[in-house]
Amino acid sequence: MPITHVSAAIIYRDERVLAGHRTDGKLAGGWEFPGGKVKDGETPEEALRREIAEELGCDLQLMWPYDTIEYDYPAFHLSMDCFVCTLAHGEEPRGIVHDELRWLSKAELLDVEWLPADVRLVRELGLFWDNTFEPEHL
Ligand SMILES: Nc1nc2c([nH]c(=O)n2[C@H]2C[C@H](O)[C@@H](COP(=O)(O)OP(=O)(O)OP(=O)(O)O)O2)c(=O)[nH]1
Repeated sequence: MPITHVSAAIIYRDERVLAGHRTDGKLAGGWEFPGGKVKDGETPEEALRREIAEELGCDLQLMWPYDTIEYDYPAFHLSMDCFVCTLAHGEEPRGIVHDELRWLSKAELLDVEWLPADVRLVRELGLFWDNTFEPEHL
């Protein structure tokens, strides 16, 4: 099975994380963390900064590794490096490839239909929310 390497950003601001409604491909209609495929020669971090500029029109400020998701879709294996990120000062995300963006609080995390690979990650994020987003880190 082919492996797809993806980097994704869990962007945190004001006690919320950003989710995008996907319009592309077979997985259209699901909600995801902004990001995309890592190209040859790129580190996951470089790929993510590029993708966030392309998809949201924004620069990231902080980013640190959170988890790597391994998930088997019917046609490919997804290996997705997820980073907790903050936006650079004054940046405001725009929906360039997503038809809707939502800032979700901890209580709203499961209000949207996440892509299958994301469901476990999002549940864990809810459980470990306070430790993950400790104010002294952000
Ligand atoms: N960005 C992102 N992709 C995810 C998540 N969960 C998940 O299963 N995926 C899958 C969907 C896609 O199959 C793949 C991401 O590929 P993509 O098509 O968005 O990548 P890309 O922006 O580089 O697109 P392209 O140039 O190939 O069109 O990862 C997630 O939370 N964020």
